[in-house]
Amino acid sequence: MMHEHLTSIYNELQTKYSYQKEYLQSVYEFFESISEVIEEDPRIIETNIIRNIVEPDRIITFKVPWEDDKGARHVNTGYRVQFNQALGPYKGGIRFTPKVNESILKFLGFEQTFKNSLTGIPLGGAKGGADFDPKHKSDQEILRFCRSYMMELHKFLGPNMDIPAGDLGVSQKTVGYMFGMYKRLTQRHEGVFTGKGTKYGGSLARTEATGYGIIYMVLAALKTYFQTDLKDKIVIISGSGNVAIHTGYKAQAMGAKVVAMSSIDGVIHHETGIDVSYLEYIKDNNLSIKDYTLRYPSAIFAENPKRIWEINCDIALPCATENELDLEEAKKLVDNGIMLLAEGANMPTTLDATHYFLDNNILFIPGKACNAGGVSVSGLEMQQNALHTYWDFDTVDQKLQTIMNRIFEDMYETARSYGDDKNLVKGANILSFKRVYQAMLEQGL
Ligand SMILES: NC(=O)C1=CN([C@@H]2O[C@H](COP(=O)(O)OP(=O)(O)OC[C@H]3O[C@@H](n4cnc5c(N)ncnc54)[C@H](OP(=O)(O)O)[C@@H]3O)[C@@H](O)[C@H]2O)C=CC1
Ligand SMILES: O=C(O)CCC(=O)C(=O)O
Repeated sequence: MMHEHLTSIYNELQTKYSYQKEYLQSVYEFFESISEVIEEDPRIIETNIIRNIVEPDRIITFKVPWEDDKGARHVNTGYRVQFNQALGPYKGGIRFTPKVNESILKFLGFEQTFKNSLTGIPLGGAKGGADFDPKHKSDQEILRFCRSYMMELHKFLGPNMDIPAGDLGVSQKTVGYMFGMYKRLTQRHEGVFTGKGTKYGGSLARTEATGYGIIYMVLAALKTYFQTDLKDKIVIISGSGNVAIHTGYKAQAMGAKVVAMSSIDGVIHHETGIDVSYLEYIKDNNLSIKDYTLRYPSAIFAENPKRIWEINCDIALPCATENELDLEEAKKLVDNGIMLLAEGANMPTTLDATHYFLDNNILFIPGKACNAGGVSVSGLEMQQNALHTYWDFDTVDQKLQTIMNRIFEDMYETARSYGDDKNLVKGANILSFKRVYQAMLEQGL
């Protein structure tokens, strides 16, 4: 049962932001976990700190005019949601997709605040983006868009203020365009973006970090709960972007058989094992995932990406986008005997699907812990930039493994200490909530 203090705050948010579906969903999921903490500390109600925590510090909105290759003028909406600064400077990715709106960026900024606190690196939480679709745009169009976006956003960034990175639709190349414009506008080369190219300040292993981190955490969970590893496990991974591709590579390196991956265009089911490098080639060359079957005729293509959840597997890794896996699909996965689901994307599982997994005793690793490897290596990139140095790939990878194992241990111990050692959603939410609210109270925020 949700604590009445939380219910009352949630009702207020629901009235005020009734149209912000994703934001309300992320707050509700969080509130479901933290009722017990409220009874432990009278300051929580006295200071009304939770009402404070669910509201972003500020939302910056601006227009982004740009010109396409034919000279036609367009205007998109740009955003940066600076959510919470209690633990460090604002930190979080930038997303370019037509679906971007305030609700999506508020949910992502909220998640990011708690995710970043789990890393143990002093980072606040933020998220930004624009309702711009980089697909089928030329390089020059993307460059012009990034310049216009930065024209406004640069005023609000700084290595000790707000440090963006990439996210959906924003690759290392796009980060480079934004960072380049930041330098032209400010005359400063400083660690103000992460996920930069490695020739001009980017960290080795940042590209791989989110995917590798997911697998490090899955390995820690398999060891703790099932005394096993990934060898010969059947794995499905939704998406075929940055996160999915590197999750796929690492899963295979650890002995798993990845039998399906997807994109907006559909699903590839390849029973003998997906050729991840070929999928990466398809992505890099803007081809359709369907083309995979031209090289591998024994693979099956299905047009609806949701068909991936019908495929038999031991482990499911949703690594594409929010709410991509709903209750009906959760039922199929459970009926097919899944043992573990780990969220690679941010909130890929709907609330009722998450409940279904937990109620059916399926080990469920929440995204804010599982995909924290990306922002962790972003934190390591900031450290390298501040020291004006580079670390080699293995050094960064080793630090990433240490961070992911520590996040898992802390989350597991928290869940255990609250009497529910299999509920990692509760473990992650309680642990991260405590870190953020206590820091806010100590600073009088
Ligand atoms: N990049 C990072 O470091 C981090 C990313 N994340 C999260 O991980 C997720 C993926 O991000 P990232 O890999 O960087 O993004 P990318 O843009 O690199 O890739 C996204 C992939 O998801 C696919 N996709 C999008 N919507 C759907 C859908 N409805 N069904 C199936 N596939 C879909 C895209 O297909 P198509 O190619 O057809 O568009 C693409 O293959 C996001 O939720 C992001 O917020 C979380 C932590 C860090
Ligand atoms: O590396 C970062 O700053 C943020 C990565 C990100 O957007 C995320 O964790 O969802």
